[in-house]
Amino acid sequence: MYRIQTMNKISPVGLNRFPSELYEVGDAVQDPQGILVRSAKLLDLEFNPSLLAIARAGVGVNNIPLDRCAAAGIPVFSTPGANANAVKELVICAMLMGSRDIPGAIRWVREQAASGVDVSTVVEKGKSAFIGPELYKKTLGIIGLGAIGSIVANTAISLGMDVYGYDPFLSVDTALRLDRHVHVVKDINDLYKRSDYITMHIHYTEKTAHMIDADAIAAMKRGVRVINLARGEIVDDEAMLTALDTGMVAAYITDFPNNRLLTAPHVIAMPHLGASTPESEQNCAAMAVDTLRDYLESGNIRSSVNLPEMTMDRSGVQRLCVLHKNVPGMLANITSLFGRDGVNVENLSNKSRGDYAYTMVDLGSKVGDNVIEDVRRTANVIRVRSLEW
Ligand SMILES: NC(=O)c1ccc[n+]([C@@H]2O[C@H](COP(=O)([O-])OP(=O)(O)OC[C@H]3O[C@@H](n4cnc5c(N)ncnc54)[C@H](O)[C@@H]3O)[C@@H](O)[C@H]2O)c1
Ligand SMILES: O=C(O)[C@H](O)COP(=O)(O)O
Repeated sequence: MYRIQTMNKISPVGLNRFPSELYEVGDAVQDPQGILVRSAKLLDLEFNPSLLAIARAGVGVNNIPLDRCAAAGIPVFSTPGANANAVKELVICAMLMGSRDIPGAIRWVREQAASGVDVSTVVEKGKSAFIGPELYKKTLGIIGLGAIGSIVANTAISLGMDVYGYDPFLSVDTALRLDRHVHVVKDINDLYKRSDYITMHIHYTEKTAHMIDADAIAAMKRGVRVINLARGEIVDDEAMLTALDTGMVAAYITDFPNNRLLTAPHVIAMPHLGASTPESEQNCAAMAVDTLRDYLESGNIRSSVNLPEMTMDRSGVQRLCVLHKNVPGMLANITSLFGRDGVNVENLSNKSRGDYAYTMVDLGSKVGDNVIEDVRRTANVIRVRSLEW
């Protein structure tokens, strides 16, 4: 039985993909081999020795200690693209809310009724306070043209917006998916100076922390509306509050509220709702469970954010999965141990990513436990697993 601990509420559509005869799943499971998580913070998690993998049902992985996991031979999986449509729809909503202060307008109507006024008698006079621009023919700047940014771009084009995108690491696949009317710029300042709306769709890392700071805001068009459904830490809150105060930024619509931000009137804050649709939760859960199972049962690494990707069809009778440091000679060191035992290698794959590498070896006959122990003791080997079929 594999033990899987859930650290957040995970859609049953995903959880039902664990066969009950093979998996024990729940939030109280002890010493898990697999962890399923959404945004729960695992940065200080002490790994129990049996922990083999962590699957993030979602895409932001700043809540997981990726380097520490890699060093311990624990792949971390995410679910690329699985919640992109949910976020895209909320970005469109955010632009509309920020343009016409829809939350303020709704609040005002309720306040009238609550104060005893007959609402129907005041709406026509009161509505002028909520006039705001249309999206049509306005310019949208998108920072990050990945799974979310690219579909926000295409949707904004279909709404009649002029779209500028910035992504220094744009993949060929994404570039091909982009509407040909999207202007991809090499200098982010080209986007800043033109955009009436700016939305960011990048991961939060050391490099993107406070990317939207006072200098970035100073390069923007006065009255810009900024949308942040990526991560709060990408924006320097103090710089944003100053810009809201001076009118440099007309509205800041964020999925990452804090009490300081909520002191400003032109902040529209949501409780991290980007991926909170049944469709997205189901997609993410299903993908996370599938990748976790594939690793636990077959050793395949798919959608990993910290270790090399590798899948291999099953062959032979036994598979050794060896996570090791990315240093010369490892393959020879490992395979020589099988030859010594007279075991034939049916298939083999080796890939590296940064400081780490992964070798999967399918064997024609079973090797003795002493050989597996020798592999485990080989210098620079981090973790060895043996799977049999
Ligand atoms: N609010 C929510 O509920 C919610 C939901 C999903 C994702 N997110 C956030 O959105 C982020 C992006 O998700 P995604 O699925 O689009 O990821 P993705 O990996 O598909 O896209 C990220 C893109 O950012 C680009 N990029 C990296 N550094 C950049 C930089 N300095 N400037 C411009 N572009 C840069 C990458 O090349 C990539 O194309 C996630 O990391 C997460 O933090 C939030
Ligand atoms: O990074 C993500 O995938 C989103 O922020 C969604 O997070 P959640 O799964 O906690 O809603």
